[in-house]
Amino acid sequence: MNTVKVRNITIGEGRPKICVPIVGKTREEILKEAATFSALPVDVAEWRVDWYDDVFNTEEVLTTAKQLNEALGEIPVLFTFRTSKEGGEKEISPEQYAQLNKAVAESGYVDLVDVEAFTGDEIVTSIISHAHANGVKVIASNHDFAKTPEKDEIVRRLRKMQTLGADIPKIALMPTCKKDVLTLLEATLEMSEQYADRPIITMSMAGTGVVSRLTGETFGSALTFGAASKASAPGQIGVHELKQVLDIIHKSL
Ligand SMILES: O=C1C[C@@](O)(C(=O)O)C[C@@H](O)[C@@H]1O
Repeated sequence: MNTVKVRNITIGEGRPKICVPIVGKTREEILKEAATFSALPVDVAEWRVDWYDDVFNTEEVLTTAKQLNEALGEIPVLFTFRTSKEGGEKEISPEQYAQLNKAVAESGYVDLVDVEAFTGDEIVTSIISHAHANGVKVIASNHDFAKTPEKDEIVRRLRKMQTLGADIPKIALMPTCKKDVLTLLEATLEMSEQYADRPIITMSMAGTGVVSRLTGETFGSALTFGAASKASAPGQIGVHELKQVLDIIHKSL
């Protein structure tokens, strides 16, 4: 199993890494939030740029990315534009989406970018190769905020992301019943043991799915999202409690 190293953080070995989203609307809010991270158990910071008021002004995005990078010191930054069709705040054309991700990857201010895997293969592979050429790792992602597909379909999507060349395939699904959480966990185990040659990230959302955000080390998910001041998706718990549970499970294994 290959691991993915960003700065001092190795994703895919030991305790699942904790990623904390930043959902500020202004540069000031974003930097204020980032300033709190050094006192928290944060392995990776996710800048959810779809929340940012100036997201369609690339120059402003790059200036904020630079300042965010400085404010976070050694904490790696994951840059994510979550589109409204996958549960994010704003719509964006595929061309603009590619242009933004490429500009940010080139800037050197971020360590990882999130690319929605079903944006179209050509655009996805072009963003991935551009990121790689600039030393930036890629998380391919897929979200369904309404339901959980069958296990085989979940595995198929994760394998597709691997084929597209993403460093880390990720999927977040909403359970409509308790069984859906088991389906997500089964798919995670099958993917991580049988098909993945790299770390993967999975989660079942909302209260019913919380258990899946805690058990990554057991079933094969390498990173989990926790909240500092404001969650970016249903089911994220506070980082302190999250770390405690992850440490308990880590010690037992
Ligand atoms: O893809 C994900 C996962 C997520 O949706 C979650 O459920 O924790 C939160 C998002 O901020 C992130 O980009």
